[in-house]
Amino acid sequence: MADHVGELDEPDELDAYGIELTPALTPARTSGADELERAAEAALRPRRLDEFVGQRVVRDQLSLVLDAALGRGAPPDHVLLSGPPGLGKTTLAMIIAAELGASLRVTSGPAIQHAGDLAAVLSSLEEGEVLFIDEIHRLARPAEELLYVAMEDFRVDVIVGKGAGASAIPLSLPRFTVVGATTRAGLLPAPLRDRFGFTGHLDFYSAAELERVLTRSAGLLGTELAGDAASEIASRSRGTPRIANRLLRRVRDWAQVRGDGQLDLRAARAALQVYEVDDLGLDRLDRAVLTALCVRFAGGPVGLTTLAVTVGEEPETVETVAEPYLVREGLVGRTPRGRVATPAAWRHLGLTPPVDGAVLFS
Ligand SMILES: Nc1ncnc2c1ncn2[C@@H]1O[C@H](COP(=O)(O)OP(=O)(O)OP(=O)(O)O)[C@@H](O)[C@H]1O
Repeated sequence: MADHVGELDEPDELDAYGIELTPALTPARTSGADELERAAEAALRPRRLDEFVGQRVVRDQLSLVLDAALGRGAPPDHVLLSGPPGLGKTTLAMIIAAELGASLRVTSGPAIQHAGDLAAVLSSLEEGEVLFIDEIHRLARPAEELLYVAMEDFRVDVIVGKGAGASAIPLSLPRFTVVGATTRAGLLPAPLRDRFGFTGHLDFYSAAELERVLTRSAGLLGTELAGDAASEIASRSRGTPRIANRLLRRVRDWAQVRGDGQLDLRAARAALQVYEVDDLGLDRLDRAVLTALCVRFAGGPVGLTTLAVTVGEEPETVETVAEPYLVREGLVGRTPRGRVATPAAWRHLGLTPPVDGAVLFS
Protein backbone atom coordinates (compact mmCIF):
# COMPACT_ATOMS: atom_id res chain seq x y z
CA MET A 1 0.00 0.00 0.00
CA ALA A 2 1.18 3.49 -0.71
CA ASP A 3 2.43 4.83 2.56
CA HIS A 4 3.20 8.40 1.65
CA VAL A 5 3.07 10.75 -1.25
CA GLY A 6 6.44 9.47 -2.46
CA GLU A 7 4.66 6.50 -4.09
CA LEU A 8 4.00 8.72 -7.07
CA ASP A 9 7.17 10.67 -7.12
CA GLU A 10 8.74 9.11 -10.18
CA PRO A 11 10.45 11.48 -12.57
CA ASP A 12 9.14 9.70 -15.67
CA GLU A 13 5.70 9.35 -14.15
CA LEU A 14 5.63 13.02 -13.32
CA ASP A 15 6.63 13.85 -16.86
CA ALA A 16 4.17 11.48 -18.41
CA TYR A 17 1.22 12.81 -16.48
CA GLY A 18 2.31 16.36 -15.85
CA ILE A 19 1.78 15.69 -12.15
CA GLU A 20 2.65 18.47 -9.84
CA LEU A 21 3.62 17.54 -6.32
CA THR A 22 2.67 20.09 -3.76
CA PRO A 23 5.91 21.58 -2.43
CA ALA A 24 4.77 21.30 1.20
CA LEU A 25 4.38 17.57 0.75
CA THR A 26 7.91 16.49 0.13
CA PRO A 27 8.05 12.75 -0.38
CA ALA A 28 9.74 10.58 2.20
CA ARG A 29 13.12 9.10 1.28
CA THR A 30 13.01 5.56 -0.01
CA SER A 31 15.67 3.01 -0.89
CA GLY A 32 17.16 2.70 -4.37
CA ALA A 33 15.50 -0.70 -4.81
CA ASP A 34 12.08 0.75 -3.94
CA GLU A 35 12.65 3.56 -6.39
CA LEU A 36 13.49 1.12 -9.17
CA GLU A 37 10.42 -1.01 -8.43
CA ARG A 38 8.22 2.06 -8.52
CA ALA A 39 9.76 3.35 -11.72
CA ALA A 40 9.17 -0.08 -13.30
CA GLU A 41 5.57 -0.02 -12.07
CA ALA A 42 4.98 3.49 -13.37
CA ALA A 43 6.12 2.51 -16.84
CA LEU A 44 3.37 -0.11 -17.00
CA ARG A 45 0.45 2.11 -15.98
CA PRO A 46 -2.35 2.39 -18.48
CA ARG A 47 -2.69 6.02 -19.57
CA ARG A 48 -6.25 6.13 -20.89
CA LEU A 49 -9.53 4.58 -19.83
CA ASP A 50 -9.68 2.26 -22.83
CA GLU A 51 -6.27 0.80 -21.91
CA PHE A 52 -7.46 0.07 -18.37
CA VAL A 53 -8.16 -3.65 -18.18
CA GLY A 54 -11.16 -5.07 -16.29
CA GLN A 55 -13.37 -3.28 -13.70
CA ARG A 56 -15.99 -3.01 -16.43
CA VAL A 57 -18.70 -1.50 -14.24
CA VAL A 58 -16.50 1.20 -12.69
CA ARG A 59 -14.93 1.99 -16.07
CA ASP A 60 -18.32 2.32 -17.68
CA GLN A 61 -19.76 4.51 -14.94
CA LEU A 62 -16.67 6.67 -14.84
CA SER A 63 -16.60 7.17 -18.57
CA LEU A 64 -20.18 8.48 -18.35
CA VAL A 65 -19.25 10.91 -15.59
CA LEU A 66 -16.24 12.16 -17.57
CA ASP A 67 -18.00 12.40 -20.94
CA ALA A 68 -20.86 14.32 -19.37
CA ALA A 69 -18.46 16.75 -17.71
CA LEU A 70 -16.50 17.23 -20.92
CA GLY A 71 -19.79 17.83 -22.77
CA ARG A 72 -20.80 20.50 -20.28
CA GLY A 73 -17.34 22.02 -20.24
CA ALA A 74 -17.29 21.89 -16.43
CA PRO A 75 -15.28 19.80 -13.94
CA PRO A 76 -16.98 16.53 -12.95
CA ASP A 77 -18.25 15.65 -9.49
CA HIS A 78 -15.73 14.51 -6.93
CA VAL A 79 -14.78 10.83 -7.28
CA LEU A 80 -14.07 8.32 -4.51
CA LEU A 81 -12.25 5.10 -5.40
CA SER A 82 -12.11 2.30 -2.88
CA GLY A 83 -10.64 -1.18 -2.83
CA PRO A 84 -7.61 -3.19 -1.75
CA PRO A 85 -4.08 -2.01 -2.65
CA GLY A 86 -2.70 -2.47 -6.14
CA LEU A 87 -6.01 -2.70 -8.01
CA GLY A 88 -5.60 0.57 -9.91
CA LYS A 89 -6.95 3.47 -7.82
CA THR A 90 -3.93 5.68 -8.44
CA THR A 91 -3.87 4.69 -12.08
CA LEU A 92 -7.53 5.65 -12.43
CA ALA A 93 -6.91 9.02 -10.78
CA MET A 94 -4.22 9.71 -13.35
CA ILE A 95 -6.48 8.53 -16.15
CA ILE A 96 -9.29 10.83 -14.95
CA ALA A 97 -6.98 13.85 -15.23
CA ALA A 98 -5.67 12.68 -18.61
CA GLU A 99 -9.17 12.12 -19.99
CA LEU A 100 -10.22 15.57 -18.81
CA GLY A 101 -7.07 17.14 -20.21
CA ALA A 102 -6.51 18.54 -16.71
CA SER A 103 -3.38 18.61 -14.62
CA LEU A 104 -3.14 16.41 -11.57
CA ARG A 105 -2.01 17.37 -8.10
CA VAL A 106 -1.08 14.53 -5.81
CA THR A 107 -1.10 14.26 -2.06
CA SER A 108 -2.12 11.78 0.60
CA GLY A 109 -3.92 11.69 3.92
CA PRO A 110 -0.80 10.94 6.00
CA ALA A 111 1.16 13.74 4.27
CA ILE A 112 -1.31 16.35 5.50
CA GLN A 113 -0.52 16.92 9.13
CA HIS A 114 -2.50 20.10 9.68
CA ALA A 115 -5.55 21.78 8.21
CA GLY A 116 -3.20 24.59 7.12
CA ASP A 117 -1.29 22.14 4.86
CA LEU A 118 -4.51 21.30 3.08
CA ALA A 119 -5.57 24.96 2.89
CA ALA A 120 -2.24 25.72 1.16
CA VAL A 121 -2.81 22.93 -1.37
CA LEU A 122 -6.41 23.97 -2.03
CA SER A 123 -5.67 27.65 -2.40
CA SER A 124 -3.01 26.93 -5.02
CA LEU A 125 -5.36 24.89 -7.23
CA GLU A 126 -6.30 26.20 -10.63
CA GLU A 127 -9.63 25.95 -12.42
CA GLY A 128 -10.42 22.39 -13.51
CA GLU A 129 -7.45 20.73 -11.79
CA VAL A 130 -7.75 17.25 -10.32
CA LEU A 131 -6.55 16.83 -6.75
CA PHE A 132 -5.73 13.21 -5.94
CA ILE A 133 -5.77 12.41 -2.22
CA ASP A 134 -4.46 8.90 -1.63
CA GLU A 135 -5.38 7.18 1.65
CA ILE A 136 -7.99 9.85 2.24
CA HIS A 137 -9.25 7.94 5.30
CA ARG A 138 -6.02 8.95 7.06
CA LEU A 139 -6.63 12.70 6.88
CA ALA A 140 -6.59 14.43 10.26
CA ARG A 141 -10.03 15.50 11.49
CA PRO A 142 -9.51 19.30 11.12
CA ALA A 143 -8.24 18.80 7.55
CA GLU A 144 -11.25 16.58 6.83
CA GLU A 145 -13.62 19.32 7.98
CA LEU A 146 -11.88 21.90 5.84
CA LEU A 147 -12.14 19.54 2.88
CA TYR A 148 -15.96 19.11 3.22
CA VAL A 149 -16.46 22.84 2.81
CA ALA A 150 -13.97 23.12 -0.02
CA MET A 151 -15.58 20.25 -1.91
CA GLU A 152 -19.11 21.53 -1.46
CA ASP A 153 -18.80 25.31 -1.59
CA PHE A 154 -15.39 25.74 -3.26
CA ARG A 155 -14.28 27.85 -0.37
CA VAL A 156 -11.73 27.67 2.44
CA ASP A 157 -12.07 29.62 5.61
CA VAL A 158 -8.71 31.01 6.61
CA ILE A 159 -8.65 31.46 10.38
CA VAL A 160 -6.93 34.61 11.53
CA GLY A 161 -6.01 35.12 15.19
CA LYS A 162 -6.51 32.81 18.15
CA GLY A 163 -9.11 32.05 20.81
CA ALA A 164 -12.13 34.33 21.23
CA GLY A 165 -10.68 36.96 18.88
CA ALA A 166 -10.19 34.51 15.99
CA SER A 167 -12.12 35.18 12.81
CA ALA A 168 -12.62 33.24 9.58
CA ILE A 169 -11.87 34.93 6.28
CA PRO A 170 -13.55 33.07 3.43
CA LEU A 171 -11.37 32.50 0.38
CA SER A 172 -13.14 31.29 -2.72
CA LEU A 173 -11.55 28.54 -4.79
CA PRO A 174 -11.78 27.73 -8.47
CA ARG A 175 -13.83 24.65 -9.41
CA PHE A 176 -11.73 21.53 -9.10
CA THR A 177 -12.28 17.79 -8.72
CA VAL A 178 -11.12 15.71 -5.79
CA VAL A 179 -10.30 12.08 -6.51
CA GLY A 180 -10.00 10.31 -3.17
CA ALA A 181 -8.58 6.79 -2.84
CA THR A 182 -9.06 4.56 0.13
CA THR A 183 -8.50 0.97 1.08
CA ARG A 184 -11.02 1.45 3.90
CA ALA A 185 -14.12 3.26 2.70
CA GLY A 186 -15.87 2.28 5.92
CA LEU A 187 -13.55 4.56 7.90
CA LEU A 188 -14.59 7.69 6.02
CA PRO A 189 -17.01 9.81 8.01
CA ALA A 190 -20.42 10.09 6.35
CA PRO A 191 -20.19 13.86 5.71
CA LEU A 192 -16.98 13.34 3.71
CA ARG A 193 -18.32 10.29 1.87
CA ASP A 194 -21.45 12.24 0.93
CA ARG A 195 -19.41 14.95 -0.82
CA PHE A 196 -18.39 12.49 -3.53
CA GLY A 197 -20.80 12.46 -6.46
CA PHE A 198 -19.40 9.17 -7.73
CA THR A 199 -17.98 6.23 -5.78
CA GLY A 200 -16.33 3.34 -7.57
CA HIS A 201 -15.37 0.17 -5.76
CA LEU A 202 -12.55 -1.79 -7.35
CA ASP A 203 -12.68 -5.52 -6.93
CA PHE A 204 -10.07 -8.24 -7.44
CA TYR A 205 -9.40 -9.12 -11.10
CA SER A 206 -10.22 -12.44 -12.70
CA ALA A 207 -7.37 -14.63 -13.97
CA ALA A 208 -8.41 -13.84 -17.57
CA GLU A 209 -8.20 -10.09 -16.88
CA LEU A 210 -4.79 -10.48 -15.27
CA GLU A 211 -3.59 -12.41 -18.31
CA ARG A 212 -4.53 -9.37 -20.40
CA VAL A 213 -2.68 -7.08 -17.99
CA LEU A 214 0.38 -9.34 -18.20
CA THR A 215 0.38 -9.63 -21.97
CA ARG A 216 0.08 -5.86 -22.29
CA SER A 217 2.89 -5.32 -19.75
CA ALA A 218 5.18 -7.85 -21.44
CA GLY A 219 4.69 -5.94 -24.70
CA LEU A 220 5.61 -2.67 -22.97
CA LEU A 221 8.71 -4.35 -21.54
CA GLY A 222 9.65 -5.37 -25.08
CA THR A 223 9.29 -9.10 -24.45
CA GLU A 224 6.86 -11.82 -25.38
CA LEU A 225 5.05 -13.82 -22.74
CA ALA A 226 3.88 -17.34 -23.67
CA GLY A 227 0.14 -17.93 -23.13
CA ASP A 228 0.62 -20.73 -20.60
CA ALA A 229 3.16 -18.64 -18.68
CA ALA A 230 0.66 -15.76 -18.57
CA SER A 231 -2.00 -18.10 -17.12
CA GLU A 232 0.45 -19.44 -14.55
CA ILE A 233 1.45 -15.97 -13.36
CA ALA A 234 -2.15 -14.68 -13.48
CA SER A 235 -3.43 -17.53 -11.33
CA ARG A 236 -0.84 -16.73 -8.65
CA SER A 237 -1.25 -12.96 -8.56
CA ARG A 238 -3.94 -12.68 -5.87
CA GLY A 239 -6.32 -10.97 -8.28
CA THR A 240 -4.05 -7.90 -8.24
CA PRO A 241 -2.41 -6.22 -11.27
CA ARG A 242 0.42 -4.77 -9.19
CA ILE A 243 1.38 -8.27 -8.04
CA ALA A 244 0.98 -9.67 -11.57
CA ASN A 245 3.35 -7.03 -12.97
CA ARG A 246 5.82 -7.60 -10.16
CA LEU A 247 5.86 -11.36 -10.73
CA LEU A 248 6.26 -10.77 -14.46
CA ARG A 249 9.42 -8.76 -13.78
CA ARG A 250 10.75 -11.54 -11.55
CA VAL A 251 10.04 -14.13 -14.25
CA ARG A 252 11.87 -11.92 -16.73
CA ASP A 253 14.85 -11.79 -14.32
CA TRP A 254 14.86 -15.57 -14.03
CA ALA A 255 14.64 -16.05 -17.79
CA GLN A 256 17.51 -13.63 -18.31
CA VAL A 257 19.84 -14.97 -15.61
CA ARG A 258 19.06 -18.67 -15.32
CA GLY A 259 17.00 -19.47 -18.38
CA ASP A 260 17.30 -18.92 -22.11
CA GLY A 261 15.64 -15.50 -22.14
CA GLN A 262 12.21 -16.95 -23.08
CA LEU A 263 9.27 -16.01 -20.83
CA ASP A 264 7.70 -19.46 -20.99
CA LEU A 265 5.99 -21.79 -18.53
CA ARG A 266 9.27 -23.23 -17.31
CA ALA A 267 10.62 -19.78 -16.48
CA ALA A 268 7.34 -18.78 -14.81
CA ARG A 269 7.22 -21.87 -12.58
CA ALA A 270 10.89 -21.69 -11.66
CA ALA A 271 10.78 -17.98 -10.80
CA LEU A 272 7.60 -18.32 -8.73
CA GLN A 273 9.26 -21.11 -6.81
CA VAL A 274 12.36 -19.02 -6.13
CA TYR A 275 10.16 -16.19 -4.81
CA GLU A 276 8.06 -18.58 -2.68
CA VAL A 277 4.76 -17.72 -4.30
CA ASP A 278 2.52 -20.70 -3.73
CA ASP A 279 -0.23 -22.23 -5.89
CA LEU A 280 -2.83 -19.78 -4.64
CA GLY A 281 -0.43 -16.85 -4.96
CA LEU A 282 -0.10 -16.51 -1.20
CA ASP A 283 3.09 -14.82 -0.06
CA ARG A 284 5.02 -14.81 3.19
CA LEU A 285 2.59 -12.54 5.06
CA ASP A 286 -0.49 -14.47 3.93
CA ARG A 287 1.04 -17.75 5.00
CA ALA A 288 2.20 -16.26 8.31
CA VAL A 289 -1.38 -15.14 9.01
CA LEU A 290 -2.78 -18.57 8.16
CA THR A 291 -0.11 -20.37 10.18
CA ALA A 292 -0.70 -18.13 13.20
CA LEU A 293 -4.45 -18.69 13.00
CA CYS A 294 -4.29 -22.45 12.55
CA VAL A 295 -1.25 -23.41 14.61
CA ARG A 296 -0.86 -20.74 17.27
CA PHE A 297 -4.55 -20.03 17.88
CA ALA A 298 -6.02 -23.43 16.98
CA GLY A 299 -8.18 -21.89 14.25
CA GLY A 300 -9.36 -18.84 16.23
CA PRO A 301 -11.33 -16.76 16.78
CA VAL A 302 -8.55 -14.26 17.39
CA GLY A 303 -8.63 -10.46 17.40
CA LEU A 304 -6.98 -8.51 14.59
CA THR A 305 -4.44 -6.78 16.86
CA THR A 306 -3.28 -10.03 18.45
CA LEU A 307 -3.00 -11.64 15.05
CA ALA A 308 -0.99 -8.69 13.70
CA VAL A 309 1.41 -8.72 16.67
CA THR A 310 1.93 -12.45 16.18
CA VAL A 311 2.99 -12.02 12.55
CA GLY A 312 4.97 -8.84 13.30
CA GLU A 313 2.87 -6.47 11.19
CA GLU A 314 0.63 -3.47 11.74
CA PRO A 315 -3.07 -4.36 12.16
CA GLU A 316 -3.90 -2.13 9.18
CA THR A 317 -1.48 -4.06 6.96
CA VAL A 318 -3.00 -7.39 7.96
CA GLU A 319 -6.51 -6.00 7.51
CA THR A 320 -6.03 -4.24 4.18
CA VAL A 321 -3.22 -6.17 2.48
CA ALA A 322 -3.52 -9.81 3.52
CA GLU A 323 -7.05 -10.31 4.76
CA PRO A 324 -9.27 -9.27 1.83
CA TYR A 325 -7.77 -11.91 -0.44
CA LEU A 326 -7.70 -14.60 2.26
CA VAL A 327 -11.38 -13.93 2.96
CA ARG A 328 -12.21 -13.94 -0.73
CA GLU A 329 -10.44 -17.26 -1.21
CA GLY A 330 -12.45 -18.74 1.66
CA LEU A 331 -9.38 -19.31 3.84
CA VAL A 332 -10.24 -16.87 6.61
CA GLY A 333 -13.58 -15.89 8.08
CA ARG A 334 -14.45 -12.73 10.02
CA THR A 335 -16.74 -13.23 12.98
CA PRO A 336 -17.82 -10.77 15.70
CA ARG A 337 -15.36 -12.52 18.03
CA GLY A 338 -12.39 -12.30 15.66
CA ARG A 339 -10.75 -13.99 12.71
CA VAL A 340 -11.12 -17.72 12.17
CA ALA A 341 -9.36 -20.18 9.88
CA THR A 342 -11.64 -22.17 7.60
CA PRO A 343 -11.02 -25.87 6.94
CA ALA A 344 -9.58 -24.81 3.55
CA ALA A 345 -6.86 -22.84 5.38
CA TRP A 346 -5.75 -25.92 7.29
CA ARG A 347 -5.72 -27.96 4.13
CA HIS A 348 -3.77 -25.27 2.26
CA LEU A 349 -1.05 -25.51 4.92
CA GLY A 350 -1.05 -29.31 4.59
CA LEU A 351 -2.75 -29.71 7.99
CA THR A 352 -5.88 -31.60 8.97
CA PRO A 353 -8.75 -29.35 10.05
CA PRO A 354 -10.02 -30.06 13.57
CA VAL A 355 -13.24 -32.09 13.62
CA ASP A 356 -15.18 -29.43 15.48
CA GLY A 357 -14.00 -26.80 12.93
CA ALA A 358 -17.31 -27.21 11.15
CA VAL A 359 -19.06 -25.67 14.14
CA LEU A 360 -17.46 -22.31 13.40
CA PHE A 361 -18.93 -22.23 9.92
CA SER A 362 -22.30 -23.83 10.50
N1 LIG B 1 -6.80 -2.14 -14.80
C1 LIG B 1 -5.48 -2.19 -14.97
N2 LIG B 1 -4.96 -2.50 -16.17
C2 LIG B 1 -3.64 -2.59 -16.34
N3 LIG B 1 -2.72 -2.37 -15.36
C3 LIG B 1 -3.18 -2.04 -14.15
C4 LIG B 1 -4.58 -1.92 -13.91
N4 LIG B 1 -4.75 -1.57 -12.61
C5 LIG B 1 -3.53 -1.48 -12.07
N5 LIG B 1 -2.59 -1.76 -12.99
C6 LIG B 1 -1.15 -1.82 -12.75
O1 LIG B 1 -0.97 -2.09 -11.36
C7 LIG B 1 -0.07 -1.15 -10.76
C8 LIG B 1 -0.68 -0.72 -9.44
O2 LIG B 1 -1.81 0.10 -9.65
P1 LIG B 1 -2.12 1.38 -8.73
O3 LIG B 1 -0.87 1.97 -8.18
O4 LIG B 1 -3.01 2.24 -9.53
O5 LIG B 1 -2.92 0.69 -7.56
P2 LIG B 1 -3.60 1.36 -6.28
O6 LIG B 1 -4.96 0.74 -6.17
O7 LIG B 1 -3.52 2.83 -6.35
O8 LIG B 1 -2.71 0.82 -5.12
P3 LIG B 1 -2.33 1.53 -3.70
O9 LIG B 1 -3.59 1.62 -2.93
O10 LIG B 1 -1.36 0.55 -3.12
O11 LIG B 1 -1.67 2.83 -4.03
C9 LIG B 1 0.08 -0.02 -11.78
O12 LIG B 1 1.41 0.27 -11.97
C10 LIG B 1 -0.45 -0.54 -13.08
O13 LIG B 1 0.63 -0.87 -13.93
